[in-house]
Amino acid sequence: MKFKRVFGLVMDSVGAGAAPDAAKYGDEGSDTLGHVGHHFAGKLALPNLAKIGLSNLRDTPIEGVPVADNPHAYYGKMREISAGKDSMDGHWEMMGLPVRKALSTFPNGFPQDIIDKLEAFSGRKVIGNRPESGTKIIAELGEQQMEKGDLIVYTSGDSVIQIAAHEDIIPLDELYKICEYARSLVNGPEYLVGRIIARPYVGPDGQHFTRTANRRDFTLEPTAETDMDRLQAAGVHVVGVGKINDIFSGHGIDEGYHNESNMDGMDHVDHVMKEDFTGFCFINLVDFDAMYGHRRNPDGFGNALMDFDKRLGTVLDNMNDDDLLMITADHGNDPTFTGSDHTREQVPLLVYSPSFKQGGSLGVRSPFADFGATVLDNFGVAGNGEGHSFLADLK
Ligand SMILES: O=P(O)(O)O[C@H]1O[C@H](CO)[C@@H](O)[C@H]1O
Ligand SMILES: [Mn+2]
Ligand SMILES: [Mn+2]
Repeated sequence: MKFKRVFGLVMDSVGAGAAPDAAKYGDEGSDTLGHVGHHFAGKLALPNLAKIGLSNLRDTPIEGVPVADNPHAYYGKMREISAGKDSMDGHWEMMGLPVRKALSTFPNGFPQDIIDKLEAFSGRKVIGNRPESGTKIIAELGEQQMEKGDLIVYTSGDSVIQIAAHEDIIPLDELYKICEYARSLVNGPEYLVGRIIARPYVGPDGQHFTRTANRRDFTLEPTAETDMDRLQAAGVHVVGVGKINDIFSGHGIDEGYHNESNMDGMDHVDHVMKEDFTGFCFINLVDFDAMYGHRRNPDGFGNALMDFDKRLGTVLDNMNDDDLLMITADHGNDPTFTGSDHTREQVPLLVYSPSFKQGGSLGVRSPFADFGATVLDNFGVAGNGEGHSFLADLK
């Protein structure tokens, strides 16, 4: 074992520029970090991310983020091989389970048989039934939902069924039961859907509806063992912070924390860093994605990056010599791009330990499974052959 504790941190949706296969997804020219930097015109202050090579990993530096002269960190990019570009595909691939066959998506809405079953089970009428931004669809249909007690059912470019309802009209328990039922309809073979998402909201009317932290994701169970399971089975302590628990349906996780926000997530990281353990802590910070990427809000996105960077400074200061930190992302979500979906991008890879004597480029890694393979290698745990460890490159 080289490092006693490994912290893997996913900045959800912080892409590093269009992937070579971006055109297949209609995402040519997307570049989350580059375009946020451009939007801030030199004022995107990310000193800590810069120090560990955030601009070094790019062909063109991010505006306002200097290329570090001599970073005592390793930097590169990762390229996804999974068919989809959502969180589940990205995280599963990092943990040795690429999703090679595309899951079901519904660009024209859900088929009638699914809608009929949902209506029969719930005794409620389904409205919406199309791909749409979640905040837009509740602004449009929320009042009708409240009047009639309907279910707003919608999707996106991802493999998701999302069900929105006002918390005062459909109690959370009931909404979750309907989602569980929806989950049971799409576990294959006809439809295989990544996630069912309960989207409760509150507020008086369409101008003032807000979604609550009672969102719940009902994720497809991992279709095979992941590196999380392998680590746990080998007796390595595995901690999940944020969406990690949902994404792996709790598999391979010994200790889990739910995040209310990115800053709450960083509180959890600070807390876990104070614990004495030998193991892997896998963290997801979702605000970049849910609050700013899908909302196409580059101001909010950049501010969230700067807030994160400040907290990262504390983490870097608090790390022990035998700690390893690996920062990456699961996909892009360029807030200056058309639409409201994720963007097919390469993702940053930043690797730091206070014990490094040098630093340098890790190049372009593919698949994302190199990430998990490195964690397994560190703890001497055998993998499934997906991905190549870069542990030996870290000096
Ligand atoms: O527009 P909202 O409801 O935030 O939905 C977004 O969030 C979903 C899950 O992260 C994505 O599939 C995307 O559709
Ligand atoms: Mn994501
Ligand atoms: Mn998303």
